[in-house]
Amino acid sequence: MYLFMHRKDLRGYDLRAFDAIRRRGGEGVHLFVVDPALADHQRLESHSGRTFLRALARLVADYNAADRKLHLLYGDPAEIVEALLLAMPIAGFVAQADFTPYALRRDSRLRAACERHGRGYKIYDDALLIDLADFGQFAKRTEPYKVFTPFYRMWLGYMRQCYAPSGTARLADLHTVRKLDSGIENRYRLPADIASRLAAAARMNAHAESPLEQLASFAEASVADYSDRRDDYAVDAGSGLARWLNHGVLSPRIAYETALDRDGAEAWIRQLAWRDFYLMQARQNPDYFAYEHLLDLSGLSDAYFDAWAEGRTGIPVIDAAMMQLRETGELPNRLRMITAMFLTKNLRCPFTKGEAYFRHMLADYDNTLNRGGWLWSSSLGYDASPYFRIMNPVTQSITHNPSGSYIRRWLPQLAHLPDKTIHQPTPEAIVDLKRSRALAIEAYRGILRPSVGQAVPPEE
Ligand SMILES: Cc1cc2nc3c(=O)[nH]c(=O)nc-3n(C[C@H](O)[C@H](O)[C@H](O)COP(=O)(O)OP(=O)(O)OC[C@H]3O[C@@H](n4cnc5c(N)ncnc54)[C@H](O)[C@@H]3O)c2cc1C
Repeated sequence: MYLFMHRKDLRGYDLRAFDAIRRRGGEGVHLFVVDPALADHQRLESHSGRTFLRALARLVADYNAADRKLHLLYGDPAEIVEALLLAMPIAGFVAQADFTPYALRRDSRLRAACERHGRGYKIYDDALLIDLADFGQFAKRTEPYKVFTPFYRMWLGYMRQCYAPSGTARLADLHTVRKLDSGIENRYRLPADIASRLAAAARMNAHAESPLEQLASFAEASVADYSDRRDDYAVDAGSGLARWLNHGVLSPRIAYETALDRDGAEAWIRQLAWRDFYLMQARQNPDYFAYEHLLDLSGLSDAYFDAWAEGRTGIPVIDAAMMQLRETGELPNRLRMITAMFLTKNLRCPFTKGEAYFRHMLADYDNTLNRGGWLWSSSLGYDASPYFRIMNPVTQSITHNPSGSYIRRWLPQLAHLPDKTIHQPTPEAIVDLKRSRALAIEAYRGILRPSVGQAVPPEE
């Protein structure tokens, strides 16, 4: 008997582990642990928490549809796994890789429990489209790529020659154990409020397109225009699939395979390569989750953070974006870049404050990709935006939404303004864009000097 634990792979198809289990045969306990350290009350109330519950409800539905059993427990994963190892004849533990600092600590405890009891411990990594070890050999490199463009060139070559297609094992091919040790079931039972939230999430799913249907509609109707329309944030021409990819409800391989032969799909597939680029960094750049400890950010301040978060900066596109984010949990990529750069640069706030805020607010929150976006915006990490190239939110607004329709929608109090003036800072603006830009360049030059050899700013 094996123990299979779902984590960021909340689906019942295309998992390398399922292919391996089917080859080997035998029955297994399939488990998802709701970890209170990750799913506290506040998180479950948030946009990102609701997405998590919907993703989990989809997984439960997949198991039910295949007439297979998924056990849902609540508690500390390492403690639960150890209890199961002691109570049941489990030969080995199988799960999906995860590389955030919390996940690494959790997994070292899980591995230690398996070792203590002489059981196997096997981890698969289905999150990326490339197999990192194989990719390293293909590229003849021992060091990870630090710049996206050469990474992407190599990535395209690898995908053409070495891509391993999606797997074929389905839940129905596996044999799941129906009954757990009853003591364990009682001790780690899902609290009633989480069970009822999960039931509500299942009802929401029942009225929505499934992620696979959403992918099919996007590939059919929108992927061809993606390149031209991606930055038109008033429309948001994105696929909206990030939330399902991040929880593993949607397999990235199926996403890639569905888009591959479509006209004009290159631009969208390039975004999947960006995703791989950040996931690679989380695995291979030891500083990825530690820049705030390696650099001196003490000259920055969170004095303006609340005004930013509450949409009270007086810079219309920023305030409109923060309203959209708060109300819906949605924010198109360009607006994430503009708002993140404004917070970290013009308002000189440590990126960690914005990163933490997005954690609760984004419906598609993912710890690795969110960090990637914040590192990029604050000029930290591999291939970040150069510290002296600071987006001007007014110029961005004029360029990407000249009519100002986006601002009118989210800030109705400005709706009466003509197209020409609607983008401009209001008289109450909390910073002067030009002066704050100059101060940000000074501040980040100082922060980055010891570690990053970026060139000096060009003459204005
Ligand atoms: C400050 C900041 C924070 C971000 N936080 C998150 C986050 O928490 N979760 C998240 O999934 N993405 C994050 N992103 C990346 C990007 O904004 C979202 O992936 C994208 O907007 C999701 O919309 P979509 O599903 O319509 O993607 P599409 O535009 O349809 O793109 C397809 C897929 O490619 C990937 N992708 C797209 N853009 C990027 C990118 N810039 N970097 C890496 N992968 C990308 C995503 O998996 C996405 O689903 C962040 C970006 C910034 C600048």
